[in-house]
Amino acid sequence: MVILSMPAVNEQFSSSIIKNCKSPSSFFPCIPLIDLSKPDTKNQLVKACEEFGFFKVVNHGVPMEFITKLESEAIKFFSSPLIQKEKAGPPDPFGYGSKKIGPNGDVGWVEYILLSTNPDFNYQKFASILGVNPQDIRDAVNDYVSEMKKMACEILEMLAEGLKIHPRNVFSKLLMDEQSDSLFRLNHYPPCPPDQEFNGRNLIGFGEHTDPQIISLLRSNNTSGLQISIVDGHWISVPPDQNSFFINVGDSLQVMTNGRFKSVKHRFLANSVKSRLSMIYFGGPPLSEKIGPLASLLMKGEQDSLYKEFTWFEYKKSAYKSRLADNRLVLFQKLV
Ligand SMILES: C=C1C[C@]23C[C@@]1(O)CC[C@H]2[C@@]12CC[C@H](O)[C@@](C)(C(=O)O1)[C@H]2[C@@H]3C(=O)O
Ligand SMILES: O=C(O)CCC(=O)C(=O)O
Ligand SMILES: [Fe+2]
Repeated sequence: MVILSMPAVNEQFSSSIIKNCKSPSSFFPCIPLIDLSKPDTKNQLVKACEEFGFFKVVNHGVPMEFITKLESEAIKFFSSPLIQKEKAGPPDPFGYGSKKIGPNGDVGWVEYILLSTNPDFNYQKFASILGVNPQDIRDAVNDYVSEMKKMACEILEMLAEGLKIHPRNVFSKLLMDEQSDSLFRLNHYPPCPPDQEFNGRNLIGFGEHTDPQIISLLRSNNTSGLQISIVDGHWISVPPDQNSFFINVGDSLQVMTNGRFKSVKHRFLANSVKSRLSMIYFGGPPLSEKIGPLASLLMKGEQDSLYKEFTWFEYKKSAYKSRLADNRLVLFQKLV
């Protein structure tokens, strides 16, 4: 296996956002926290998407039983023999993958299942390896994904209101569309060999990248290692919290808001002690959807637009030709 390592993260920040942050702990500076049970969080949400492109959500209302059911099905799956798991691979793009991420040579200390959330997506491929009753994991994924879609739409509608855009479903309708090209991913990071972690260097579980879609909703067990970068070269560790969700803005939402919201760079560093299981819903538009800055967010019309218009199909095609760490949006930026 190819082992990648990175210098230990030294959390020294130069950004004014981070310096001004009144965090009790300088090691975990100020990840914005949103309480979804509070009536009016739209302005906080907008601020979090502008400054970080990332926030933590509590009081989300997702039934714990859906989370634990899926978690236990996923653990069952990842605990099965490799030869059995490999029957569900390779991910082309859907299925089981191990160590290889995407089609262009990226690797990480991770195994995963990548699924489409499209209702007609064929789970047949996995059925043979999903144990005595493949229906169990399928049902668990479906229940969980419908909760994620609901939460993602709720957040996107509050964001539209916070931005004073009409109608309020301008973003959420893309996820609600029957043809929405949304994905679901289960990532399992086994503890890495201890000799790969020594000397203050960490093994890359999932290398730095931005998510191409509109919005991503992540839930993990209590294993640390997730980091975000809002200033190039500086990483903020995100303390894990199995009872909360971590939300990030994707490239498409950055474009639709003409750069007002930031598609946040993130990565996961593995450790030798504890395995991590993460579940991520990536809310994406239909393939034919035109993505471009919303007219109501442009001051002087077209000339303000930072991006060329593209369809989600075009963006995806280009993304799948890129390496994980590439800036996929530069190809779609207008020259100034
Ligand atoms: C290296 C790659 C993996 C990825 C497709 C890509 O060519 C570039 C984007 C990657 C990413 C990041 C977010 C999601 O995990 C993902 C499923 C996605 O939509 O874009 C992955 C892709 C993947 O693992 O196939
Ligand atoms: O597994 C994680 O914690 C992060 C993975 C991720 O960012 C992704 O799958 O896009
Ligand atoms: Fe990601």
